[in-house]
Amino acid sequence: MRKPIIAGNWKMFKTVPEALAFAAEVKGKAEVDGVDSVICAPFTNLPALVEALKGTQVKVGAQNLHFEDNGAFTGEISGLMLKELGVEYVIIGHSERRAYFAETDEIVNKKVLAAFKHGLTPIVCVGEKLEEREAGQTKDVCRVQTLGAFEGVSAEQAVQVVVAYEPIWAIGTGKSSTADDANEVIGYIREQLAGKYGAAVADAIRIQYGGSVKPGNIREYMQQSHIDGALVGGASLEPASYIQLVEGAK
Ligand SMILES: O=C[C@H](O)COP(=O)(O)O
Repeated sequence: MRKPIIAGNWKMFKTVPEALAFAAEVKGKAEVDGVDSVICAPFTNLPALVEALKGTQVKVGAQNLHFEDNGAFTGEISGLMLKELGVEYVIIGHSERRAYFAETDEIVNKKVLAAFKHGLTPIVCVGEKLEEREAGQTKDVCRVQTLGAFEGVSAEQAVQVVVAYEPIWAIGTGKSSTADDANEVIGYIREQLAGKYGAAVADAIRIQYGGSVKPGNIREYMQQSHIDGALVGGASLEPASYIQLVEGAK
């Protein structure tokens, strides 16, 4: 039985006081037994959020890391630095990073390995663009991105990875993939992982759906056989909405 996981991706939103106000609101509320709850915040918020959420079931994640531990990489943050702060999760390969910061499957893979090196749980994003969906390439794109990300990842590590299937055309657009469609693609991703690691490992890997998930549609996704939670952008920014998402994942 896979434990559902709701991860909020705040993207480039919230100052430190705003993050702290959010933490105060969700404490004791976005904490549902049997559901993992994670807030992936901008780097500047991480120390304050780790402190504010200490002892709660709401964990803190980053939205990116560099694959090296240190070096002349102006503006970058390493897994070593995140771990030092008490961060537990890190989003890797979000489509916005692939599109605006030229992240390739190879870079995504190096980042996944770097996350493991520092004991961080990677949330690995895969998903197709609208034109790829229209050209019937959804599964091919997801297969290549998924297997690329898991290159050199052991079976023991693989079961800890969280995969987030996010069709790019559904992100922030209000156009969500139907639950059936998302389940079919996620089932296919699981099949690819089964081909690499065997069914028992693939069955243990949590795969989220992401793309215009809200309190009003979370239950629909959670009812699907392969969907184990959601990576949520816009609807994770308001405490009340985030709390409902975590409750809806039960
Ligand atoms: O990481 C989250 C996704 O990009 C989804 O964003 P959204 O929920 O605003 O569509």
